[in-house]
Amino acid sequence: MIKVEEAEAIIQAQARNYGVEVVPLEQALGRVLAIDLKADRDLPPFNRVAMDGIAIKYEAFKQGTRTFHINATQAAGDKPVEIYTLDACNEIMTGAALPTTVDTVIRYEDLEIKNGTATILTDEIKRGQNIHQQGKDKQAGDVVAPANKLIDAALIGVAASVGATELRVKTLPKVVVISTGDELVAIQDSPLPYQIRKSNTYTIQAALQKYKIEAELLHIPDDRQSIKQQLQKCLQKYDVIILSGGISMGKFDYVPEVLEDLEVKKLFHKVQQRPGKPFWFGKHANGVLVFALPGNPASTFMCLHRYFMPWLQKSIGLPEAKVYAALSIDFVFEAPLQYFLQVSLSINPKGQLIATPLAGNGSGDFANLVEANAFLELPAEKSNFKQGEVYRVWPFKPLV
Ligand SMILES: Nc1nc2c(c(=O)[nH]1)N[C@H]1C(S)=C(S)[C@@H](COP(=O)(O)OP(=O)(O)OC[C@H]3O[C@@H](n4cnc5c(N)ncnc54)[C@H](O)[C@@H]3O)O[C@H]1N2
Ligand code: MOO
Ligand SMILES: [Mg+2]
Repeated sequence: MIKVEEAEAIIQAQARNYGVEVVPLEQALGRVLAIDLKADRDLPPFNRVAMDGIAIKYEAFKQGTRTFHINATQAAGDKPVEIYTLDACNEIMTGAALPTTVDTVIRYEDLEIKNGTATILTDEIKRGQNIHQQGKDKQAGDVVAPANKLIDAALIGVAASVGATELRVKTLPKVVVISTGDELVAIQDSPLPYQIRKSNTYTIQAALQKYKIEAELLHIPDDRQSIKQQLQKCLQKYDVIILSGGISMGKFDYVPEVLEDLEVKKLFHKVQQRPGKPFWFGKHANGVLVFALPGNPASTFMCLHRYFMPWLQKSIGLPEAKVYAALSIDFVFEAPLQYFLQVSLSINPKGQLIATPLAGNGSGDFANLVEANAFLELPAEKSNFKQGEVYRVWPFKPLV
């Protein structure tokens, strides 16, 4: 049985670039930018007025002029109206392009406007004030968002401002999520007393939507022939197969042997961890990867977040994010397995990330995952974990 770190290294070594594709800007949220996005013009593209008021030449103020004749009123979006005398000003609005013949903006709060004139009521005026200088944020040609960034709302806005109607993004792998098990019924059905509803495939499908993967779902009964036929088809059609269930020691756990029959090379089976010990991972000669996750819902969930998600992040170019948290209380786990403790993360007033274990029913408590927001990874080498000790943590929900 291999260690968690070895399993992780084997999986991460299989990270693969699935290429690049173009999507409309409106569909790019959650995808990963594949190229450096550059400014098509300076940002801001002109000397942008930053306060509603008047624009003057500072020289006039310096020479003592306080009352200015209003030459024109310039709204945002108007072509700049030049001013050719020192005693004139333009009323000018936030967002307007500053005329080249003036250099200073005074806000309405510091003015009295009457009879076609504006009088400055303060002596606190600085040359160039209230102007957002052309190119101050970015120059034309500068990178406004680098490749390998997750596209969020802020990036969408920057892309729109540089005229990107489409974005080049990383192509996502084609994924199928398969449940196995004769005890499973469809969610709309009423299970018999000895049956349960399928849930793992829905969990996995939902988790993958974070990165916009639209996984297809499939169910296969615990029948060797059906498993073989269905998996054979999937090996031709998808880049990644995620299975749940059918991989442990049971008489009807056919998945590992069928995968090997189909020439999916086993890269490991069983990891020194709880939950999720029976995890199986392999690769077909055609490059298709198979993540066969243990069927217990909490194990499926943990393995998905601890192994599949980091593999996906690496494959689409996202940097690895390592997060650590301190245990809020002492905790004991005796078995020589890496323990993935369900915790609730919070930030204390000192700004430290604190992991509070959730009582629940241990690692297999699936319903508890609604309350938990992370797994704290407790090393297999230790049994007694003390309050304040810091361990790696795997958040699976936003903190706030
Ligand atoms: N003799 C041994 N038995 C078991 C061992 C072991 O080491 N020796 N390991 C246990 C561990 S740990 C786990 S985890 C499970 C893994 O079992 P499988 O991957 O073979 O999964 P199944 O047997 O098919 O199902 C296990 C459990 O999960 C439920 N399940 C499965 N699929 C779904 C689904 N899509 N939605 C909801 N629930 C699902 C299933 O009904 C079972 O209750 O093996 C232990 N046994
Ligand atoms: O993966 Mo298993 O029962 O440790 O849940
Ligand atoms: Mg089983």
